[in-house]
Amino acid sequence: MSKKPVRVAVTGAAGQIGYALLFRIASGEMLGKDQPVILQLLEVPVEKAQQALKGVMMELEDCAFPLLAGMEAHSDPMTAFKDTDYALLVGSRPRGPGMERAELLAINGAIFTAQGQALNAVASRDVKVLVVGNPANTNAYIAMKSAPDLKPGNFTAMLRLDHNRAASQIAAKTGKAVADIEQLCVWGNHSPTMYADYRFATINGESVKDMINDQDWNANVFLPTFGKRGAAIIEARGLSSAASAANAAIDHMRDWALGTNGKWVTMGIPSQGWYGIPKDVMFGFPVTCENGEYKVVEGLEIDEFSQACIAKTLKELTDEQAGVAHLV
Ligand SMILES: NC(=O)c1ccc[n+]([C@@H]2O[C@H](COP(=O)([O-])OP(=O)(O)OC[C@H]3O[C@@H](n4cnc5c(N)ncnc54)[C@H](O)[C@@H]3O)[C@@H](O)[C@H]2O)c1
Ligand SMILES: O=C(O)C[C@H](O)C(=O)O
Repeated sequence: MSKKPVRVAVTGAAGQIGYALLFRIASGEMLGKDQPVILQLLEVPVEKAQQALKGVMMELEDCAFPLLAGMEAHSDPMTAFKDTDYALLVGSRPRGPGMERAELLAINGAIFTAQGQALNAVASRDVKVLVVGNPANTNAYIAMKSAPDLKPGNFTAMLRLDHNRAASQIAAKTGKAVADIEQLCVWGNHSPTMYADYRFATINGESVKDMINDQDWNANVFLPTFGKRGAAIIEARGLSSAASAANAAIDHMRDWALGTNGKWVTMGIPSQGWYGIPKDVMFGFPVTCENGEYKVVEGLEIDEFSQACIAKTLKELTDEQAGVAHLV
């Protein structure tokens, strides 16, 4: 018997990430090749954006995806999020060359108050929310705080692009296959302060740290290059990453919904005090997923270098959080 369709809301649906995301959701890459979906698409109530959204929907129609059980265009989050099971909050301004993501807070922060409130009012009580719009961690924090009737743990921020970027760099450095890397994680904020930690990582059972054995490369080449990858893409493309961001959003939601089979992935989630991170700070942690739930990998040893990196990214997040106190 075929499965009942689930409702997937996507904001910023006519934007560049939206264009790289929707076709993959509709083809079953996010929730499985046996899971029909109804897309509930939100764009700003502006003629040009709504027209563009209409065009994207025409293209979705032209794909004749067997799993696409329905599709709706919205200009109000109160209708877009009605009964939604999954919400991918992408819609917001991207940064341009020379900007830091935190600078977007003043422009984008308020979007997430309204959308958190709308999710609180009309979404499924089990809705799984992924915030992609930058600065993603603090926007997710705002949305979570604006939705007191929903489970805080169901609000997450995207660090998966960073996780994937770190994996690719390590694969290049070691000359091994990216698919063979296990137990990698990224701590903290989706910003240049985040800390990609390969101390526990293995490739075919061998320690990545031992394979690389070069703390100077870690501190002075790997981490800075990794931290500034988003800016490097903006510099090269003139636009912020889109296909790789959409790919990471698919990875994040797929793993959360369908499980990771014991593999570690990174998710930005509200802390429950793990590793000394204060409650509710939306922080990148290593997790595994099973039965639609994520579980933090606990008990990892945090050495002095890692502690300093984690403290730095935490400080940035708590500062951002303090800066949006008026929005939550
Ligand atoms: N977390 C990450 O790893 C990551 C990676 C890449 C991009 N991003 C962020 O994702 C966001 C979107 O990027 P993009 O390249 O798709 O931008 P874009 O400008 O191409 O598209 C954004 C779309 O959002 C719409 N929008 C704006 N406000 C909205 C609202 N309140 N409700 C609904 N829709 C709204 C706009 O009309 C536009 O169509 C940016 O903030 C960008 O910085 C995050
Ligand atoms: O860097 C940006 O502004 C876009 C995105 O967050 C990225 O990391 O590519």
